[in-house]
Amino acid sequence: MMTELPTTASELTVSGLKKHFGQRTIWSSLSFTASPGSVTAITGDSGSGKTTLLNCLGLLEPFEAGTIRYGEWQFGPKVKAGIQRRYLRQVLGFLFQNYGLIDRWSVRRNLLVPLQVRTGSRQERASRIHQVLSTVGLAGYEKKLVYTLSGGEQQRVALARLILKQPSVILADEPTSALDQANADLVMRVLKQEAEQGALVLLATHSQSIVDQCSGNIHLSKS
Ligand SMILES: Nc1ncnc2c1ncn2[C@@H]1O[C@H](COP(=O)(O)OP(=O)(O)OP(=O)(O)O)[C@@H](O)[C@H]1O
Repeated sequence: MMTELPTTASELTVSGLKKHFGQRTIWSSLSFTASPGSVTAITGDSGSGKTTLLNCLGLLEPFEAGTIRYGEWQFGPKVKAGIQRRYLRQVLGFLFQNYGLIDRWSVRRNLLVPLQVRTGSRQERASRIHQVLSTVGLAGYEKKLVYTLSGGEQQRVALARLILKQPSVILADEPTSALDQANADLVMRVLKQEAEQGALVLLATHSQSIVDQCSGNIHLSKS
């Protein structure tokens, strides 16, 4: 029986995951465990399935066999839409290259989304948004429309949203690849801080210097 209570930190256990696209098998039996507090790099050649794995873990992409377990949550190839929505809302946070922001909304409106489920006055929410925008180097950006921002600025709004949501499981797809060094450092600092606060971070990357900053590594081989 699934509860609506906040999810406490748990291990993420993936067992026997199988994924194919048409005739091509991406993995036939992928298994691993990731612990709360860890930042795990997902590495492998281009086409080895790093993005596909993050999509499967985020229940954005179906898989053919295996299970994904996180605390009380357990998913096989068939996931009910209602449970998927609750898992997305209560557990997951994404840092993907298309950012997942609503372009035509202001920065403030985008950032109010993760705050809506929390209590607090209008003033408290405004102050929290102000604070988090300062953290990501975007102080005063509340009223700007997202589509008017650069790619790097949008990425930092997505980072601010992640900080506000405080998800238990963070899935990041090459989160630093399009950024300058200062912003790449900021992203890694935030992801490590989230992990220190109990989140579990899985991060696809081609960069050895990012791998060196992670606590573990899942290496995918091209089949
Ligand atoms: N929707 C899809 N339909 C068919 N094939 C797909 C689809 N999505 C991905 N693939 C294939 O699955 C394989 C893995 O793709 P994926 O994007 O996960 O690799 P990756 O390791 O993230 O690559 P890169 O490092 O280049 O980003 C590739 O061969 C890709 O062409």
